[in-house]
Amino acid sequence: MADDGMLLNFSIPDSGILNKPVFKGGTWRDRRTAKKAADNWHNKASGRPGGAAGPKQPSSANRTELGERTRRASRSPVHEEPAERQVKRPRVSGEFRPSARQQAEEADFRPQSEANVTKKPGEKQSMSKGGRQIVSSLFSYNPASTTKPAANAEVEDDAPIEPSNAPLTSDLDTFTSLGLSTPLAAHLLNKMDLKAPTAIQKAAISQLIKDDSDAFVQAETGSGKTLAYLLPIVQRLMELSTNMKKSKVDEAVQRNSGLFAIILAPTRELSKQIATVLENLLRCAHWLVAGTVIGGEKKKSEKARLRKGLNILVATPGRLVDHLEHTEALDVSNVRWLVLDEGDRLMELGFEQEIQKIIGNLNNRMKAKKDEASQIPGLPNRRTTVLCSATMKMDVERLGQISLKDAVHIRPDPAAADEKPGDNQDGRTFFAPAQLKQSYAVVAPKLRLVTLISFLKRSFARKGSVMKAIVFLSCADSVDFHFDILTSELEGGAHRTKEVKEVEEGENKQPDAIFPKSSKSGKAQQSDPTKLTITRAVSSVLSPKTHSVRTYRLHGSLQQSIRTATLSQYAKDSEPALLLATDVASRGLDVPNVDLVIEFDPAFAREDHLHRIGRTARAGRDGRACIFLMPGCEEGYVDVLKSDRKDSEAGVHIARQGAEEILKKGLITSGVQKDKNAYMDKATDLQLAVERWALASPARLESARRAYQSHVRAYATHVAPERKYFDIKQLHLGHLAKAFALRERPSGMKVPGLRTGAGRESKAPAKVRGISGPDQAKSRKADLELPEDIEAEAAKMRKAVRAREKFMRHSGMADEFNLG
Ligand SMILES: Nc1ncnc2c1ncn2[C@@H]1O[C@H](COP(=O)(O)OP(=O)(O)OP(=O)(O)O)[C@@H](O)[C@H]1O
Repeated sequence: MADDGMLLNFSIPDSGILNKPVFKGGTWRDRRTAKKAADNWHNKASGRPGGAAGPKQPSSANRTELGERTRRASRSPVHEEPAERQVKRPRVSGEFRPSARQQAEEADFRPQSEANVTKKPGEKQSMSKGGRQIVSSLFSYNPASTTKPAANAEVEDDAPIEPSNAPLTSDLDTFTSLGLSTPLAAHLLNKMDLKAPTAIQKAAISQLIKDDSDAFVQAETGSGKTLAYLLPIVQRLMELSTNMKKSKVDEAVQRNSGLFAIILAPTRELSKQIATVLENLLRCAHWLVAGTVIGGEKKKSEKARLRKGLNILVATPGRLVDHLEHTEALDVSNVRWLVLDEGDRLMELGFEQEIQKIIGNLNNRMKAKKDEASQIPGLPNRRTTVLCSATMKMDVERLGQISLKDAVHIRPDPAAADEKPGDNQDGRTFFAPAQLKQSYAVVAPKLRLVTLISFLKRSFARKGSVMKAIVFLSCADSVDFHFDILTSELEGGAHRTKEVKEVEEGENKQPDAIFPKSSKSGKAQQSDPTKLTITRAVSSVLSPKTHSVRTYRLHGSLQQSIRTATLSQYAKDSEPALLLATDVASRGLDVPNVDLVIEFDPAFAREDHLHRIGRTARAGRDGRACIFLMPGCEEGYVDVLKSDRKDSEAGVHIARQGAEEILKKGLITSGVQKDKNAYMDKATDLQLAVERWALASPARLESARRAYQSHVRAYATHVAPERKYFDIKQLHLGHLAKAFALRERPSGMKVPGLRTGAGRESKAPAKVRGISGPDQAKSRKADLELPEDIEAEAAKMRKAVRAREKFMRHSGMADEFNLG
């Protein structure tokens, strides 16, 4: 993306040389309003009497807003276009080419000295001294898109697609036909509403029930992998119990009969989710007892639980190692099933060492007890290890080497089962569910925020069309910033003052907070994200008149208890609900009825993207996913989206949406509009409201800046093969700032907690200083205070992120990129 056309808010010189604009067209009332406003502004800028601020300059915020307001006030159905207003606009392209009328309007209300500047494409922006652009309009200077919608998009969109992760429909495919006992199958049907197995369940259950071989289970998101390994274990333990009864060793298996199975998961959330499914399952075998050791509670309570006895244990690797080393009561000599769930994530988070320790410990204890006569008839002689992963990358192969011996590869499609971990290094064995409808929205950086809001407004407009949606963002700061915007009253006027007051007093304004009380003040919350206590609030911006939409936030910097409660409330919410989240919510989480996933910030790697969109379209249900891409190199990512689907070679259709279309649908709600550009006014109003909101308090402004900087730094950490699509050097930093409600240029930002980098010598952006070529890129980095060698810095950051993730995971905290 080029840098020219970056219109930002520069300070007006003390000399106040601006000429007054001439107002023509419109009704006399329009002209009077516009003239009055411009006079006021002119007086303020030049320090003349009559300007309330005297010699003080108006803030850039007020100037910009005034310019916008004045411009809109001058609009009229019959608008004359005087000759002197025919200013040629450079680099206006794509869907937002302003009409001649809009160009004239913009020219009208720019200072005269600038309005007379004619700029041709490719030409440097020449500006007369003192005459400077003051308004960054949403709809001009946006980069051109390189993609086009497919010709028969709508027809293809409605074509029914056979779900790829649904329960099987043949009468022959029942749980009993796979070897599960009648009571267990009846429990699945009557209590858990599960009528038939999915393809991966069919393959895994029939294998694991009859055989003690190790297994590598691989299937797409939402295909029921959890039950695929839990059901055979429960079935085998029920059989053990029957054996014991028959041989009159004991009544049946009881909690103190021994620990037979351990399930390891990478995060506490996932462990809890697995434990909940297991609990439901064990309601038909109440003598079997399951429990968790996942941290987040006192070790003493976990020890007490282990002492009382458990038959199945769900654990995180770090905590289990701790108990293996320090809890005598934990006897693992009878463990005959070990499951490593989300294997790729376990490796990514650096749990290799812990897993090695666990396996070594299990082997030693089993060996030590081998010679003793088993008290449990039917207990297998060897331990079965099951590794579950959606992907088959190198690190999964490594985990396989550590944990598996002569493993059987179990896949839903028996033809693909011959592939071995590592056979396909580019991860192309991992696909999105076939029924998931995917689209991409091409949105210029300046329009990102208003387009996101419009998209969500439209999605939640009719109650029931979307019940649950998830928006993925790149970092925790950005989640907090967007949460605050969506849960605030945006319009100016009466409540604006109230809002400011509340924030300044440290009160949090959300009307419907679920975790409202903490001794910490709102100010403390603002500066320390781990102190945040409010994670749910009604979104006044998104709620239509008929119903309310609740917004939730989730990221790794929140306290564990708050994360758990937030997730559980979101999952249970029976009203329309939106979750703003980082990648902490991307893996394995199973929230019912998620209809829509929006990747507002694209994932850092294709696998993460597939896990994110896999939160919808689960177990055969419908789902939609949309990714926001910026015009230019990001649009190349569409090829990656196409490869998400198994049938991609058949030319699968991925729908394209333009920002214009989204804005129209989301912002123009009442019937036919005479003015086809009415959506532009609405979008501008919305943008101004957001900017006003941010300017109303220093805390908000700081949060916007922090979000902006964290976002840009996160952008630098896309994986190497995908950096051609997400190239930080192509990022238009000035335009992007607008999507964070910032009116000021990025340079000189001081954000507490963030390192400052090189070059702060010049205050004017590169283009204005007449710098181009490599120097321009250099200068742009300096504008943002980014380091000179962004590539090296990005590599360093990626390494640090991994180390940080590992550290955070071990201490039970964040597990995603949380900058700042
Ligand atoms: N046989 C079945 N019939 C209907 N629904 C099922 C069946 N098995 C599992 N489900 C449901 O499918 C959903 C997804 O299951 P699960 O979380 O185990 O998927 P997964 O393959 O582990 O997904 P991910 O890779 O995203 O973790 C759950 O809500 C579960 O209740």
